[in-house]
Amino acid sequence: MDFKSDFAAAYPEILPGVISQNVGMKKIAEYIEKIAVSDGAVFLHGDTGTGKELFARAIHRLSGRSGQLVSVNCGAIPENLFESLFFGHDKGAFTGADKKQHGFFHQANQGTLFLDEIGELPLIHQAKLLRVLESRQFSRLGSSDVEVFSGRIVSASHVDLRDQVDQRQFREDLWYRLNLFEVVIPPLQQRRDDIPLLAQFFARQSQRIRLMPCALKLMQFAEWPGNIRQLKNTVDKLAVLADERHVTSQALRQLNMCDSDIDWASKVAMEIIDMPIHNKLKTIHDALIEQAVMMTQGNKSEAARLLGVHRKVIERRLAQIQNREVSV
Ligand SMILES: Nc1ncnc2c1ncn2[C@@H]1O[C@H](COP(=O)(O)OP(=O)(O)OP(=O)(O)O)[C@@H](O)[C@H]1O
Repeated sequence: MDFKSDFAAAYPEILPGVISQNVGMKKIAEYIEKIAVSDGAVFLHGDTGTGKELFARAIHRLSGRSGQLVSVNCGAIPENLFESLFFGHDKGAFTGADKKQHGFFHQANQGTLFLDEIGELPLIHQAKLLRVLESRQFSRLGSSDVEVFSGRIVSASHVDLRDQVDQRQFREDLWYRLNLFEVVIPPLQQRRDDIPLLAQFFARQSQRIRLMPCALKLMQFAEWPGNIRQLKNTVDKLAVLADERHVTSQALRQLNMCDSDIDWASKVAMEIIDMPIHNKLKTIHDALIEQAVMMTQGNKSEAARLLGVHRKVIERRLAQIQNREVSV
């Protein structure tokens, strides 16, 4: 096997540029592959740093559209510049318009217009956007020419737009236009199996450090409110600050790189002890085995490696679970 295929096997891309091994994420990727080729608007919902922009890029690449991807942060558009930025303007259209300028609709024609943080668009601009999406036509400021917009709209938000619609902060008619296809990208805490994979991927990119299994475990059970962006920043910082090439959990703690100052195993144990589960040890033992077997798609040796036990332990327990199910 050459380096390239080794790398691809170690860091599976479920969509162009999107690394994951999580079962739920793979389902989302399958859905995106189906909808990418359609013209329908896609709405991406996910917490900050979960990869919304990366998904938008992947959708554009898979769409096969000949035009470019134009990314717009709707929260950073000065109110008085909305029209000139989106529609463009002719020379002399307003004071300071010293030359003709095309706007986002023109630039994204034949391509994809990615509207990030769409929830931050004021109501007055939502109405203008809706008009273009309905008519598929617009004019530059100061011009009577009518241009056609045939681009694809992908929008994203970290807030739940349905709440904003209920509170009348977001137009319901625009919401229906934008979310023909809705994709919810889960936060890292709902796909903890991706944390070691992504951390190793970013470490590999840095070419300066290697994360030891104990460091990966600590990272896996830490909190990442900034999601993948925060995880990437942490690994990038480690690549600069770590004294040793091989980074251990101890080094991580010394550099205050993970939120927890208690051992990850104690943290998990504390959470479990608080739960109202009968026969906790056995329940968690079985759940760990079943989860590892599921994550490895039934590969018992790989599941055993993940759990750090002998393959026989897995086989024995699975047989007991099966017998129990048969006799019920
Ligand atoms: N699955 C992934 N594989 C590889 N890199 C990822 C993945 N998800 C996110 N990233 C990386 O994490 C960083 C944050 O991703 P991105 O900017 O797409 O998030 P976002 O949801 O758009 O964030 P925000 O809401 O703050 O704008 C980027 O550097 C991106 O390349």
